[in-house]
Amino acid sequence: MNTHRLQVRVLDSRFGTEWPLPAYATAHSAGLDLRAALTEPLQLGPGETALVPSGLAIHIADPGLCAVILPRSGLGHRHGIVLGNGTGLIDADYQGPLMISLWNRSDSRFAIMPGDRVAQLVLLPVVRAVLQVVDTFETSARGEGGFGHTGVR
Ligand SMILES: O=c1ccn([C@H]2C[C@H](O)[C@@H](COP(=O)(O)OP(=O)(O)OP(=O)(O)O)O2)c(=O)[nH]1
Repeated sequence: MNTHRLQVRVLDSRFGTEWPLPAYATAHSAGLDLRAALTEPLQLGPGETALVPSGLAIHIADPGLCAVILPRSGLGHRHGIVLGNGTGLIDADYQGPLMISLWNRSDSRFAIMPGDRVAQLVLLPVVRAVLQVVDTFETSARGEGGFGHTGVR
């Protein structure tokens, strides 16, 4: 199996002491759990967003890779805590702290405690588009249908 490995710098000394290091939860988990490296609880009111440090810094460097920050399913589905930017995209040339934008899309207040696992980081391969200006574009048999073109059922 060809598994890429990427060094992630751990900036916050509470990792490895107060909190476990961010980890892959199961043998085949694609996402590394990200913790809220807060110094005090964060009360996130309905509709509020906050930029939360992960306590990690990243420099992917390899242009063939990027990373995305995704919500945790349970937190998003049960408590409405998702990402303020939908998905966080980490470019290979970014070098700095990994920040997590948290959004409370629910109608109740939610407390994020220091060290809570609030999101996950997934590394992905990058394929870049090459643009070509053309006069015509032949559509396939499927045609240009999209956005619900084939119906619901
Ligand atoms: O959830 C996120 C999203 C991005 N970043 C970092 C890494 C990324 O490479 C950089 C810039 O992100 P992006 O390009 O999405 O930001 P932008 O607002 O589109 O542009 P700018 O580069 O001007 O900040 O910020 C994070 O730490 N967390």
